[in-house]
Amino acid sequence: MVEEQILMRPENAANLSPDSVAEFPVSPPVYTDVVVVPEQEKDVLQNLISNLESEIKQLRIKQRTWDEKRRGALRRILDIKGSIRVFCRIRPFLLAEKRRGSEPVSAGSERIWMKFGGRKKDFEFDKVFCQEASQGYVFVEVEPILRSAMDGHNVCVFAYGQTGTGKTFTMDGSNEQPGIIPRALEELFRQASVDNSSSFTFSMSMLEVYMGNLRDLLAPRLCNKAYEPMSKCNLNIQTDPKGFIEVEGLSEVPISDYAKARWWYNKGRRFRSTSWTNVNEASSRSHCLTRINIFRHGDGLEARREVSRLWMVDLGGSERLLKTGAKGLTMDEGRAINLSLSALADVIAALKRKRCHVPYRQVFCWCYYFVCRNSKLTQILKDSLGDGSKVLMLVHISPSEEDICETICSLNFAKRARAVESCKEVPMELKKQKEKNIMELEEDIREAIEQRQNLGDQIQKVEFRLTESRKLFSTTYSLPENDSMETFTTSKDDVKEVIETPKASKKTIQRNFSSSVPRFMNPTIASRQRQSVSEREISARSKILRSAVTRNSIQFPCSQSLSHSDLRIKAMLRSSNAKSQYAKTNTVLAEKPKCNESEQKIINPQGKMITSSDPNLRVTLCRHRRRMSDLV
Ligand SMILES: Nc1ncnc2c1ncn2[C@@H]1O[C@H](COP(=O)(O)OP(=O)(O)OP(=O)(O)O)[C@@H](O)[C@H]1O
Repeated sequence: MVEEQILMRPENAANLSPDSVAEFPVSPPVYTDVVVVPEQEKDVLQNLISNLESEIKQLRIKQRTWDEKRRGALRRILDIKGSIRVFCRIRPFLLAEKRRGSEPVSAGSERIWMKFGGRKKDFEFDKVFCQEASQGYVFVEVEPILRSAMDGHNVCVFAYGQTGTGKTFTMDGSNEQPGIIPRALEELFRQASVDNSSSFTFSMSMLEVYMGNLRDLLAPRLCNKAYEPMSKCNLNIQTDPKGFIEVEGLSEVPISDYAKARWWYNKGRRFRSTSWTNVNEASSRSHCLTRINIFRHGDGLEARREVSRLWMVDLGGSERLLKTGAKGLTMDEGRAINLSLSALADVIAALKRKRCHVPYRQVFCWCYYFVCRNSKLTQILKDSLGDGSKVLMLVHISPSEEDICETICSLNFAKRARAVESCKEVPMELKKQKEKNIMELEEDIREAIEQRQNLGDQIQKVEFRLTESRKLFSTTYSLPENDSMETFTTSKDDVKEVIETPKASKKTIQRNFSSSVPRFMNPTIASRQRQSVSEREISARSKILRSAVTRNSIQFPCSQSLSHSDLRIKAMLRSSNAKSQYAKTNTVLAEKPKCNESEQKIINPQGKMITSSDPNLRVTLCRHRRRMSDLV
C-alpha cells in the first residue's frame, strides 16, 4: 500500500527512474485509500516511458563507442601484422603418393625448412599449417580478416599453389569438412546478427577467369548446361569515376541468409571448369572468384551506407606442363593460369614494396619476343588489393619429394609476396615488442566485446520494461481516449454507413476494374450469375440489419441482444470489419505463389532485375487471371 501511495503522488513522478519500472505493476493497480487523479497517473507512466526510451538511446551510444574501440584495436593489430599476410599449408600425403624415409619438408609454427640436393633452406611465414591442421583450425586464423571486411575494408583471400596441393580443399572443402568459403558465409551472417549497432545486407557474385576471359558462374542458363554459347562468357571490366572496378553485366544475387548463400555458392561452383590431369583428377582449369558485397547501414546517428568487398579466390594451380601431361586445350589452360599467376605475384610484390607503379593491367611474357598482355585477374581485383585493403595469401605445398621443384617455386612466390628475405632476421627485440603490442590490443578487443555484450543485456532488460510500460499505458488509457463516450453512442447513420459500404465499394471496384482490365477479363455469363446471387444475398442481409437498426438493437446468432448505446457494439463492429479485412489480406497472401523472391531475381550492375522463367510464375499468372474474372 505504501508503494502504491508513493507511486501515485505527482511529486514522485518526476523522480521516477527507469529502473523503478520493474516495481511498477503490469496490470492497473487497485487503489483504496489514495485519491488517484487519472491525469497525474498518466503523466507518471508517460515520464517513465520517455525515461526508458532515453536510457536505451544512451546505452546504444555506449555500445557504439565500444564497437569503435574494438574496430580500432583490430585495425591496429592488422597494421602491425601487415596488410598483406602470407600463410602456408602443407597437404597431407595422399594414398597414391610414395613416402620415403626422410621427408623433405618440415614445419614450425611460422617457418618451413626444405632439404634438397644436400642443402637446407628455410622460409618464414605469418603462419604455417602442418599436415594435420584441420579446416576449423585454418579458419580460426582467417576469421579476423573477415571481421575487418565487416568493418568496411576490402579483403582478398587467395589460395595459391601447385596443382593438386589442396587449394580447392582449403577454400571449398567437402560436406564433412567445409572450407573457408562456406565457413566465411556462415560467419558473416553470425557477425551481422550479433552486431546491433549497424545492420548488414549481403550480395554475391561468382566468376571465373578462364583462358583470359571472364565467365559469370551465376548467370541464368538453360537446362543447367555448363556453358551457354556466348552468354556472359567474355565480360568487360569497367572502372567508375570513383575508381571502383565493376564487371559489366556480372550477376549479383542478394543473399538474405546462410542457406540462400550456400545455395547460390553450390550453384556457381557446379559450373567451374575442371578437367583430369596426371596430377589431379579434378583439376581446376581457371581462377574461381567469389565476391561478397557487404552493405553496412549505420543506424540513428551514423545513418550512412558503406560498401566493402570480400573476395575469396581459388587460383588455378601453377603447373609444369610436362609433368601434368597436358596437351591441346588443357596445355593452353595451364599456360594461361601460369601467366596470370605471375602477374598477380608482380602486383603483390609491388604493393608490399610500396612501389608507386603497380602493374595491375599488364603482364610481360617471353615467347619469341616480349609481348604485352592484359591480366584480367589483377584488373578485377585492383580496388581490393591497394591501399586500405587486406590481403591474405594461403600458399599450398605438397610434402612429397617428387614435387620438390614446384614446392620451391611456390615458396619463392610466397617469399616475394612477403618481400622479406628469409636470411634477414627480424631483430628479436622488435619481434617481442610487436607481440606484446598485439597481446595488449587483443585484450582490448576482448574487453570491448565483453562490455558490448553487457550493454546488450542491459538494453534487452530496459526494452522489456519499456514494452510492458507501453502495454500498460495502452490498455489503461488508449482505448477510452480513442473511443470516448461520445463516439460510442452510435447513430443510425453510422450503422447505415457500415452496411452500405460494401455496395458502394463494389460499384467503385466495378467501375475502376472495367475501365482498367483487358477485354479477356470481362465478366462471363457464369460470373454475372454468381454476382447477381451474391448481390441478392447482400441486399437481404442489409435489410435485416436495417430493420434491426430501427428497433435499436441487433440480433446476434447466439441470441445475444445488445443495445446500440452499448459501448461494446462499436468495438465489435469495428473488430468484425477488421477481421474481414484481415481475412481478405490473408486470402490474397495465401494465393501468392510460393516462389522465393530472392532466388528469382538477379540484380545486374545497372540495377535491372532479371527474372528467371520459372514455371511457378506462369502458374501465378493463370491464378491471377482466374481471380480477377471471379471479381467481376
Ligand atoms: N588438407 C587436406 N586434407 C585432406 N585431403 C586433402 C587436403 N588437401 C588436399 N587434399 C586432397 O588432395 C586432392 C587434391 O586437392 P585439390 O583438388 O584441392 O587441389 P588443388 O590445389 O585445388 O588442385 P588444382 O589446382 O589442380 O585444382 C583432393 O583429393 C583433396 O581431397
